[in-house]
Amino acid sequence: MSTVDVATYAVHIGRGVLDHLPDLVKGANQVAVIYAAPVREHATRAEERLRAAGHHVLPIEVPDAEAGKDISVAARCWDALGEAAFTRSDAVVGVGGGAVTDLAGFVAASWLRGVRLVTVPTSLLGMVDAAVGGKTGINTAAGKNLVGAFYEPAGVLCDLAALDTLPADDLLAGMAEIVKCGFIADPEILRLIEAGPAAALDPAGEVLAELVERSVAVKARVVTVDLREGGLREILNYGHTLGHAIERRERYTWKHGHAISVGLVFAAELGRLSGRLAPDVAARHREILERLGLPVSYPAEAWPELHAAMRVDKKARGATLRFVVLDGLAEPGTLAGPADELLAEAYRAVAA
Ligand SMILES: NC(=O)c1ccc[n+]([C@@H]2O[C@H](COP(=O)([O-])OP(=O)(O)OC[C@H]3O[C@@H](n4cnc5c(N)ncnc54)[C@H](O)[C@@H]3O)[C@@H](O)[C@H]2O)c1
Ligand SMILES: O=C(O)C(=O)C[C@@H](O)[C@H](O)[C@H](O)COP(=O)(O)O
Ligand SMILES: [Zn+2]
Repeated sequence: MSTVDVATYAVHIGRGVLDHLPDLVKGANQVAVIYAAPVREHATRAEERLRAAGHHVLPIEVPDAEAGKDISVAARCWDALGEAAFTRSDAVVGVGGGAVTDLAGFVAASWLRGVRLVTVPTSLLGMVDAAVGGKTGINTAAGKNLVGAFYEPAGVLCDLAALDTLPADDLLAGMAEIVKCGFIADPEILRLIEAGPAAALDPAGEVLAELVERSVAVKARVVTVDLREGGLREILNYGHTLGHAIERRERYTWKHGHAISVGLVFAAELGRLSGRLAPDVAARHREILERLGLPVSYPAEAWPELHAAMRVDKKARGATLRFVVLDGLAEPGTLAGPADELLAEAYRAVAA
């Protein structure tokens, strides 16, 4: 087991870390456990621990994946908390993938203007990214994560045993954010994956445990300095400007990590074409993602729609699109207002 400290809380990583849950909600009378059906067994395990510690548990099952990141679902959660007379001394626990912890975080941030939140990520992506760092939110018709709040959890419990039941494709999705961390901050991550992609994808293996720890450490370092994304935090959005546009175009039927994988190849090309990133580092993006089995291309004809969708990216300022690019390995920077021709040329590198 290991612990990574983020600004005001700890991320516990390892098999059996769920034991910390009662401590994290100490003092709460009621604890709402928000989860989706595929992780019911993990939610039940959390509920059992909470009941054993004397808490009154309010289980709230929500639609799975992106269907849960919707205002109607948040409203149903608020109704459930209202009916239970949930007060400021109570606590919300989000158990599930990134979609559930984003939703649960938003519910906790908004109910009574903020009640205690604990995240229990059960997907790889949730452990290395979504459940850590305080970004919470839901989608709207215009795009991904457009409504939300920065709201820090009281603690994060990454029980690696949960990965045993995670579908292989979702494990792969999490690997895209891990690769992102490798390129923006910790190249040892890339070396570990390149040394053996299959070992890296073994949920019971030591390599994956190290990759989780290293990725959480990258995120912790960044959000501890810049919780509200005033500057540095934007580097965690590497690959996301195009990735989010793909998710929206696919009506959220693509996994987030898969869309980010294509977005990473695009961002690497932007860096290369703008003369900032060496060709071999740009090529390494495609190579490592392909070796893992992640997608690296998207239909050519989608470009006009994707270009338009990128306008709602949170890094945009007015009509100026801004991208995270690399000046080298682990040297992220910003590219503001690239010419449309440059964007189109970078897209040709991923166009199928
Ligand atoms: N807040 C942030 O900083 C942040 C960071 C990255 C991603 N995100 C968001 O996270 C979401 C993606 O997260 P995700 O990849 O976990 O997808 P997801 O939440 O949709 O989960 C993927 C699928 O795996 C299932 N699942 C999760 N854990 C399981 C387990 N242990 N066993 C069996 N099934 C399990 C889920 O129920 C779902 O069906 C996106 O909405 C993305 O925008 C947020
Ligand atoms: O934590 C961050 O900051 C990130 O950008 C991490 C991303 O992996 C994550 O997908 C995040 O939800 C994207 O945020 P958004 O602000 O672009 O909606
Ligand atoms: Zn992401």
